[in-house]
Amino acid sequence: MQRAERLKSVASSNALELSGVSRVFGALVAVDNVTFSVTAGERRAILGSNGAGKTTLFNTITGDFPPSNGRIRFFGEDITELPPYERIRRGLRRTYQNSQLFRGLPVLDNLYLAVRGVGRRRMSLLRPGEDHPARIAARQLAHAIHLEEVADRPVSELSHGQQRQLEIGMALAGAPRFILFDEPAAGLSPAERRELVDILKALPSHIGFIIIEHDLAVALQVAETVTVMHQGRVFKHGLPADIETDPEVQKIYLGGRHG
Ligand SMILES: Nc1ncnc2c1ncn2[C@@H]1O[C@H](COP(=O)(O)OP(=O)(O)OP(=O)(O)O)[C@@H](O)[C@H]1O
Repeated sequence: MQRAERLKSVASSNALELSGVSRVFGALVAVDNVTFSVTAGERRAILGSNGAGKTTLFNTITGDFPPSNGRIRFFGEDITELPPYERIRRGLRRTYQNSQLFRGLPVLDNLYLAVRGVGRRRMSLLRPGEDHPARIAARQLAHAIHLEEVADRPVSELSHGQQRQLEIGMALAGAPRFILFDEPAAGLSPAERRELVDILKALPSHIGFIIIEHDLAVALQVAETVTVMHQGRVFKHGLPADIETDPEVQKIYLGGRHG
């Protein structure tokens, strides 16, 4: 990073700035000229019916599918052209709608691999002792996501809700500054949803996030601000209380929601 760019990044209070971001797939404009910013530490919900472009927007931010147009800044630095791993190194994390876990391995080993994966040191083939810093970090993560008691069980034996909690733990590995959660409450029971809300609310305050969520109750409990997307565009932006009672939002959101 150039000095001027670095200074700009220190001075910026925005974690994320999207300027005119679009993503096309052939003739389909999945994300259409999206502009918004999220301040450091802010918790934002993105709502929208199926196909509104929410996950595609995440993919442009992480670099999985870079934007066709527009610019993305992360803590002031233009990351539009950076490969995904460089964005991860800068503290950007995400979870996916589909599980990305190692099902045959214990919870703790999954977390350990996540910690090592985002670290800069080379992975050793030797099994680390329990006092290895990455093993200690993995245990701390298991605690943060309420999975301490099942830390030694293979992922395949966990409930769906526990697996989703583990995905959050994987995203917390290293030193995340901002996390993109893609429908973390999908398929969860009411009790599991409450646990998820507790976990998200207890995240350290400097970690901002965007949560894509179809469950309005979950989204509005954990978010401070809400962006509603419709047909690839930003349709509305506001505070949870205003968005919840907005008739236009209810119409498009409830009109196209699933589940
Ligand atoms: N890799 C891809 N190739 C082609 N079209 C895609 C691709 N990814 C997404 N799309 C299309 O882009 C549009 C937006 O999809 P996206 O998954 O971003 O919506 P979404 O708001 O996340 O929906 P959901 O709530 O169902 O996850 C959809 O029409 C989808 O079919």
